[in-house]
Amino acid sequence: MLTVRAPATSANLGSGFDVFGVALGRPADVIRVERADRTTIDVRGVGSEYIPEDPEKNTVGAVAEALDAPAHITIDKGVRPASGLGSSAASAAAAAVGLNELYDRGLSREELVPIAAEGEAVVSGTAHADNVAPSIIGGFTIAREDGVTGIDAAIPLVAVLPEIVVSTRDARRVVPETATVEQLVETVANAATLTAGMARNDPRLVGRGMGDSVVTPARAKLIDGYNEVCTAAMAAGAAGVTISGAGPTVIAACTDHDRRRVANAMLDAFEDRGTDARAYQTRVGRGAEVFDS
Ligand SMILES: Nc1ncnc2c1ncn2[C@@H]1O[C@H](COP(=O)(O)OP(=O)(O)O)[C@@H](O)[C@H]1O
Ligand SMILES: N[C@@H](CCOP(=O)(O)O)C(=O)O
Repeated sequence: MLTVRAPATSANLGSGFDVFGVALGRPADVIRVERADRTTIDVRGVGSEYIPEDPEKNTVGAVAEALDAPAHITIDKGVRPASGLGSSAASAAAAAVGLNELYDRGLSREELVPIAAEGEAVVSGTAHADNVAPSIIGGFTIAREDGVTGIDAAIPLVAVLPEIVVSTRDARRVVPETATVEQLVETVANAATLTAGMARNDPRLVGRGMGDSVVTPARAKLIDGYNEVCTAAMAAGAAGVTISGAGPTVIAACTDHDRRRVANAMLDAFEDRGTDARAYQTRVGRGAEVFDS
């Protein structure tokens, strides 16, 4: 039997829709995998009542199928589902890493990314890899159809999860189908700035590169109080702020010095709208870790 911890992730980071992602220091899912003749799944922990145990509907079932690695899989959810923190991806990433080892499949972490992305297709309709890549590899990742590039970084972050549910599938339906050339130019400038910021471990550059005038404004309408929370975060010293994944989590990049103040300002802004929320004061962190059990 093996135990695997796979972290929550924040995808997109504004300018990198369906491409950029970061592993977060916390929260995380922990799964246990044990060889079996057929795959069975037990789910417990945060939001487990909303997560199917049917292998055809759970992301880990799709991963077990793709690796031809039937197992009894116990999922202890630390990442709330429909959070914008890569909840479904954390389980899929943990399963890919754990089952690869349990069955000695010998695949590299990079090779496991498209396999874990099959799990994402089960829940959101597309096999987007921007959450599973950082959850497996760690750090900041750039996920392309032809592979993943990773950069080690340790940027301080605040992720604030309000008591609102946004399903990734629904939030993908509001993504605009077209963009202007001006928006394209701005997106390239922001994405390049953010990537340089990750390479230099510079929160100010990362924050500047989080701007996005295409996907984020369309999705902001699904998060009551989004604009007020962003304004509060910036006033408290954040370098940049955007929607985490498909939402409703709002994520800010900042310095270590400003992190607590930014978190409190964002929580207060949600509270002013009558919305309970919790803040994770964290940073870009490690990928999935395996423990013998
Ligand atoms: N192992 C899993 N962990 C979390 N959610 C899962 C899992 N397997 C299937 N789901 C389903 O995926 C949906 C949540 O995924 P998604 O909307 O992408 O949220 P998130 O942004 O947190 O990843 C829920 O409908 C949930 O039932
Ligand atoms: N690129 C995807 C990321 C979804 O992330 P999640 O954490 O909300 O599952 C998208 O923006 O649709």
